[in-house]
Amino acid sequence: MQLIISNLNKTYSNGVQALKDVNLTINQGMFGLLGPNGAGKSSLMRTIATLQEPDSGSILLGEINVLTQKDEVRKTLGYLPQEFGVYPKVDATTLLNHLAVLKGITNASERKSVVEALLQKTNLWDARKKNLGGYSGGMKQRFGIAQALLANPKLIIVDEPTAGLDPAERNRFLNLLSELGENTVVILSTHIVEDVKELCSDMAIFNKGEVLFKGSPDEALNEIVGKIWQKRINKAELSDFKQNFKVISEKLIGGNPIIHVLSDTNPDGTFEAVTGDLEDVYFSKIFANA
Ligand SMILES: Nc1ncnc2c1ncn2[C@@H]1O[C@H](COP(=O)(O)OP(=O)(O)OP(=O)(O)O)[C@@H](O)[C@H]1O
Repeated sequence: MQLIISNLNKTYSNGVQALKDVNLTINQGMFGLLGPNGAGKSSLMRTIATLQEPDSGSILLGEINVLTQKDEVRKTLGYLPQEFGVYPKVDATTLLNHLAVLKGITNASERKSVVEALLQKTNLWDARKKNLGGYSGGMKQRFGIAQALLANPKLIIVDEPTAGLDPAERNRFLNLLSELGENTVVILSTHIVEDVKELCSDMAIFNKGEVLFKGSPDEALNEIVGKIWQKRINKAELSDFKQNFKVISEKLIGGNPIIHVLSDTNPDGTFEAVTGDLEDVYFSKIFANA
């Protein structure tokens, strides 16, 4: 099953054009949608999840027309929204059981075994009787995945799931995502390049409502071979360098900036060639689209 998005457009009533002629074909497996805040990722995710309408365009999930067969999509969709609210005074088993009823798992013994299996899978078994209000950020996100997996979805959407998680919880969460079936379309929206690098076989870079790149992380890296140049400079020099060169990133190391410049040749002869990583691709694309 593939998800095919064609010529999708959306302008909000305040005039913000959040989606500009978006075309994407998303195969089974983990797909990373990478973009800065405000790029339009959530607008796209919510549209695919049947929660809002585009102005024009089409979305097909296999045979299903996502924009007109919303009930069909909802039956097969697992969605973890950016702001996942839980009822704080309810324990995990109770809420998951309740959500399972809403998902249409009406047989009580089947429901019990589905709920128990998901609590095990997401490593929440020991905390299953605890109220969700007492869960850490990572536990809440894992609960979010448990509810998204109810009823065996064929399409799973997770919108910026690792924001705010500490490194250990983030790893745990990413490991969980990586175990999701290969027979499922999983879309991971994030502004964290590492999330995509670690998990996704396919990706798109998104900015200002537009797709700037689509392909595999390796293809993305190929685009910048020989084009990333590094130099350690003084803070005072930064604005000059920014004026004269395409400074795509700056990192402070020991108080002084190390800059990366995008250029076909050594910018002023004093830079060092470096092997770019996915973050350089990301910043190059965003820089060119600024
Ligand atoms: N309901 C709305 N009404 C008006 N403008 C909106 C609405 N929702 C989003 N926008 C605007 O559309 C643009 C895209 O927002 P969106 O939330 O889709 O981006 P995003 O990539 O998910 O960013 P973030 O990571 O900040 O959520 C932004 O400029 C945002 O302010």
